[in-house]
Amino acid sequence: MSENPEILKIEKAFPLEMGGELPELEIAYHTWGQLNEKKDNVVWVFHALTANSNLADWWGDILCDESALSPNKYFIVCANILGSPYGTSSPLTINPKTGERYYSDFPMYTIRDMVAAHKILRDHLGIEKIAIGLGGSMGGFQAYEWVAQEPALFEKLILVVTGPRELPWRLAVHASQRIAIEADPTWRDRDMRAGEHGVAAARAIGMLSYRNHTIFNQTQADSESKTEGFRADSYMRYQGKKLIDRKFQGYLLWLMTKGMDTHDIGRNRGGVEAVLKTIQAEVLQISIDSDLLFPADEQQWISTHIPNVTYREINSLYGHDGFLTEFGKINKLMLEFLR
Ligand SMILES: CC(=O)SCCNC(=O)CCNC(=O)[C@H](O)C(C)(C)COP(=O)(O)OP(=O)(O)OC[C@H]1O[C@@H](n2cnc3c(N)ncnc32)[C@H](O)[C@@H]1OP(=O)(O)O
Ligand SMILES: N[C@@H](CCO)C(=O)O
Repeated sequence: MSENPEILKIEKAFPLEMGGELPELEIAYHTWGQLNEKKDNVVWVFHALTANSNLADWWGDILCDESALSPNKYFIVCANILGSPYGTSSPLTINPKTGERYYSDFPMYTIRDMVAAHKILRDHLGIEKIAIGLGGSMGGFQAYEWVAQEPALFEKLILVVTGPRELPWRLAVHASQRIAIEADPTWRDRDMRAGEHGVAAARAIGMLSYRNHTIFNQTQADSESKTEGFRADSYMRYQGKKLIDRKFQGYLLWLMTKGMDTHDIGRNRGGVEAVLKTIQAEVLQISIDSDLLFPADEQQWISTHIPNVTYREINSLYGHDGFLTEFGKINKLMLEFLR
């Protein structure tokens, strides 16, 4: 990370939806811009699976003057998610009860627990209303969950290739990733590199759902006929190495996929459709034509259940990862939406 996050430390027990508890909670976060007097210029950005609270690392253009959400105008908040290795409490955090890292003692958490942590940060920052919530992929899960709990909190929501609940295809991707991690006998070991072979395989499985045929033809084609040493092979292996180097330890990634599986804003609330209808925010919903993980037909179905929604589709060769690589196109839609 290029710039250290602020750390909010809550020295009391943080109860978790599935019955566990953390004796204390740390929340890593970044802010940009100034909260105005009326406190009506808050933008809350929710990051996805492997990003962090520093937008400059993964959506840097959002901080530019040309951005629809420039910090010249808005007070931007981004918090690292619970369970991630980038500063918020996770399996890599020191357990105050033992003086050692939690590792596989870290309890099961859900998207609802991530939102509970966001609410603590919201209160700490003195925020009452959020002008714009923005999230792609798992970032959008947090936005959907928060608006399900507080339908009037956001004035506007920008939801990019995401959804109100997990569906069988994504559950299958996560299950496959866990099968890969569990096949590494070290995955629950108490050290930083536990399960690294499993993590490498799990990242490769993930990449198959984040990208597609077209982008691999474009970026990973070999310039000559070969029998081994294919570019696509070394690319997939390198992606696994990168994730391991970013401290995505075996148990940590395994648990993160479990947390994502629980995402369902309709659970114990009368179902997804009923909850979507309660959203009071004006919503911009963006889909990507080549996304295999959150396909456009699912995105269209969701939009038919949100009362005040603008549905837009962008074109990208990148598939699901287009939400990270196509900021220019997303920014254009955001500018139109906010005009
Ligand atoms: C501190 C942080 O890292 S914060 C996290 C920031 N990232 C995120 O939030 C999301 C995770 N990142 C991603 O999903 C991707 O990086 C994206 C979508 C943002 C960008 O995708 P891409 O432009 O395809 O870049 P991607 O990282 O997948 O691959 C490029 C890397 O693969 C390498 N590479 C490309 N082809 C090959 C190949 N055939 N063999 C081996 N390596 C290859 C490149 O040299 C480059 O290496 P580098 O990252 O060390 O510079
Ligand atoms: N490339 C994304 C995929 C999940 O949205 C990530 O690594 O976070």
